[in-house]
Amino acid sequence: MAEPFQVLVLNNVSAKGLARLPAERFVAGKDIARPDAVLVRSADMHGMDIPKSVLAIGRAGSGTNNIPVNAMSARGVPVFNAPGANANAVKELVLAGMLMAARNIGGAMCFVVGLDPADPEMEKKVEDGKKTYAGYELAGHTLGVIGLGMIGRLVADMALKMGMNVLGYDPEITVEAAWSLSSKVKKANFVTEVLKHSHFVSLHVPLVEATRHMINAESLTHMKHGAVLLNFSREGVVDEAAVLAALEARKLGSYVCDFPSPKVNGNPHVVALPHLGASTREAEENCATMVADQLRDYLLDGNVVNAVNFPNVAMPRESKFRIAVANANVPNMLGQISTAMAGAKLNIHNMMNKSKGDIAYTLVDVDSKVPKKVIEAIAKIEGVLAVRYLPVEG
Ligand SMILES: NC(=O)c1ccc[n+]([C@@H]2O[C@H](COP(=O)([O-])OP(=O)(O)OC[C@H]3O[C@@H](n4cnc5c(N)ncnc54)[C@H](O)[C@@H]3O)[C@@H](O)[C@H]2O)c1
Ligand SMILES: O=C(O)CC[C@@H](O)C(=O)O
Repeated sequence: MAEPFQVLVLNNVSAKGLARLPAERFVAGKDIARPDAVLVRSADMHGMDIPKSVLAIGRAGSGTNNIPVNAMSARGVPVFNAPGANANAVKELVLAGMLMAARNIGGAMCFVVGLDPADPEMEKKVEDGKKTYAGYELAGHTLGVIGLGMIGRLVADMALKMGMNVLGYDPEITVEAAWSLSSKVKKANFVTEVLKHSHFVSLHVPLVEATRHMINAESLTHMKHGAVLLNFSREGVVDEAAVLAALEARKLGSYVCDFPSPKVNGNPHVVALPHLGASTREAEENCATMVADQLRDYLLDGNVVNAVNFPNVAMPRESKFRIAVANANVPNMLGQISTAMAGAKLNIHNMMNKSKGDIAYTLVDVDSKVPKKVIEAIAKIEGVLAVRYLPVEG
């Protein structure tokens, strides 16, 4: 039996997910010296010295901005995530955030906590004090959703069900997302169009260079007076200094976010939660299960599903002898790889090759045992980033 794969777990990952890695083939834990794979939630891996032994990274969640994806691509290492697995959890917290802002729930709760239970005037103080916290209803108001991916589209749908009008913006919307979106969601062509017409604006984009500070001093000028900005995406998607200035000027009514920071904490118009969006039992189990399944299938069989930097390539085993190759997406790679196999008289039984951006990935099932020298020859081809031989034992 081959040595078990070593999986370094950087955050608390649901035990239900870890159980998807069978003990006879995997060892998973926090103290792994020479990991074959890393399982991570929000730990920042940018400063980490990721050992050369790492074959794959699994993000038990959606955003991968905490992982050096480009550096991993250059090493032929797929970075898996769990699309949609925590979307419902975030959607529900966005609803709570909108209600907290519209009904002044945070301030009202603090007011009640501050009352003296022994005070005979308490009931009167409650009735006198409550007018300070009177709010408004969501129904009839407009929610602008920026980013209509797994979370954004659930948020849009939920808002329609709450009787709100919804305006959506996503220049890169997938065909699948567009099909799943209600025709009642109005399409905006620019971010500013969303900002101008919405009482609530909810951000659901990944943090990439194009979205960094997409809400800034200029864009905030387009927002409706007293509007509510919700950020359950990432801190860097908004320019916090500009948001604070807009709150100070009372242009912006409230900022509801999942990212406390020295700048926003303590501001009376900010509701900051401790990155709680995906922290439900269900979402944690869904994310961990999905990504552990993907890691297992990659490590054992080379199959790739839901990697942010690799194409989906999954092939049922039709032979005991499989080769997996990740290479630069340039001409004549497949020709060179198959020549190396033909040189050892290997007969290709089944094969699948796909590309995504700069990376191509190939699975080849051959009819007989693969000599070590073939794998070494493939590894030496210029442009090959990683090659693995995956025989089924026994
Ligand atoms: N607070 C939390 O705990 C939590 C949980 C899950 C996800 N998130 C964050 O939310 C983000 C979105 O998650 P998701 O699962 O919906 O991801 P997703 O990939 O399904 O959706 C992202 C959407 O944003 C769109 N987009 C990209 N650039 C855009 C731009 N410039 N303008 C408008 N739209 C743009 C994409 O086309 C895509 O449809 C994640 O990347 C992560 O940062 C936070
Ligand atoms: O793991 C978490 O709790 C947060 C996950 C979230 O930020 C995500 O991008 O999926």
